Amino acid sequence: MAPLEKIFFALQWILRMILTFLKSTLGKLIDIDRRTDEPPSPMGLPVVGTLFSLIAAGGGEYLHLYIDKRHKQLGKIFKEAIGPVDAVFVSDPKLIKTIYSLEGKHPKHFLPEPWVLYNEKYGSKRGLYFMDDEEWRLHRRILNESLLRSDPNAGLEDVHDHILSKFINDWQKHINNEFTVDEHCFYKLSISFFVASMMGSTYLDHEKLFQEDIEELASFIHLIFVESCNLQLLPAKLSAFLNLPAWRRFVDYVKSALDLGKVLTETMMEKCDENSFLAKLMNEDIPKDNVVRVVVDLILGGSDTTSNTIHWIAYELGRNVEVQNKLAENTKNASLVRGIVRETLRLYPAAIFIARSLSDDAIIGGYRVPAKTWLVMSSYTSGRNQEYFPNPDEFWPERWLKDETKPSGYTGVLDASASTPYGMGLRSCIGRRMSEALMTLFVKKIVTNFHLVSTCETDIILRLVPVPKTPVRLLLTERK
Ligand code: HEM
Repeated sequence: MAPLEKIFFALQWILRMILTFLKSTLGKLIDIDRRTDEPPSPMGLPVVGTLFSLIAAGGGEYLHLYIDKRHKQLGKIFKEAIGPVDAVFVSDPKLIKTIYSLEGKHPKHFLPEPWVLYNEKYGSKRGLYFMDDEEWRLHRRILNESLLRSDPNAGLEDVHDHILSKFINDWQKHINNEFTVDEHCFYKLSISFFVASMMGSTYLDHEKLFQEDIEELASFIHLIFVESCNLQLLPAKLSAFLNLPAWRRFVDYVKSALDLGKVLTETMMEKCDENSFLAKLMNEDIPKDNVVRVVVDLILGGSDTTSNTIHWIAYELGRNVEVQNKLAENTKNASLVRGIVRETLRLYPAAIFIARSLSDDAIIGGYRVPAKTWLVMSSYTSGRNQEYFPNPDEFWPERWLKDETKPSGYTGVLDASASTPYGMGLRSCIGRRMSEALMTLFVKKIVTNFHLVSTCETDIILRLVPVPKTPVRLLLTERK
């Protein structure tokens, strides 16, 4: 053996001895020597887990990138304790389906901590998203019937067209100017659209009556959203205990939004069309208070998700002028419109993480997952994986055009189930048809009226939902 080889061999041997020593002594503390039947996990410290790694990676605003990187390091399923909570992250569509198949009759999902604390402290009873067990099942069954099995938008084409035309009129003032998009306008649009969808065509007769409340509610919902993000930095209980300004503002805005939402809903109930969703809901065998709770939370829950997705649609259309032009040639091209919406939701899923806690122990991907562990489905990672979507970071709406010769059924998609922005299973999004109707109409109207150019590039930061890191700026010109 040459001297150099001898040294190399000796070094290898010493290194192996050190590793064996570390495994046997530190392993228990920092999880190097993990159990083979548990998902792989990164090294972490007791109590705080890998919290410092997340902070070093930029904090909660970059959680999607942090988890994406972990998936690349450790695979499509891994376990990580960020802070005191152990969670198993999953980005494989087959494993995601397994999780949904095990969710049981009363699926349990993750609720934002500040909201849960607010509800507890102030005895606030909330809508579907916050319900559990039999109460949830009863209300979900009723809402499934009128919001998913039948079309809540049917017969409301004129009302919806009117609301979108008003939005377009507002944007006319920006023609030939470069401007910063203010997300407030999308909140106002979404709330008006959902209020009209729920109360029916009589909305038009009473529009003026609602306008002020909608305007104010849009501001409160937006402010709640901003404060919820501020509260992400500390445990909500600590913020409440210290009575921090962010917690006080959050409480004020939530109270104001719930009070105003209640007033608005009661007026909607009085003035609604007899064939509307709301009239049907009032005829169900549930107390009036529950109707109010459910409707207020539909308005609150639907606004952040839909407004922010519309924001991304405007941004991506502005970056993809050829897509706009193609659609402008034929705005009846329904598959292209659908493709634009689906592609936006693939790249910017409003629910970047969807979580379930199972009531029994389970085997997921060959690994043992104890009951009550948070199973977190990483929509951002699965939606941007090139195994499922060729050129995954490209905005390519035509990839969603149907092609029966392809195994996935789509032109540029290898596995469509890797992007399920509305979730799956019994607790999937109840507002899907309403939000799709709005986003579809938004795409058509905006392209019919304007030629948009995004003048700045931006990226995602996570503030409960993905939002632009820097303001979206658009240059609008009139489309001839
Ligand atoms: C772009 C728009 C939207 C997206 C991407 C979206 C996404 C989702 C997802 C992924 C879930 C499932 C959460 C889970 O499984 O834990 C969900 C649930 C829910 N969504 Fe949406 N949503 C959108 C719009 C809306 C709208 C417009 C409304 C109301 C009008 C709404 C109301 C709800 C409610 C109440 C739930 C809870 C359902 C339950 O617990 O049974 N969403 N949404």
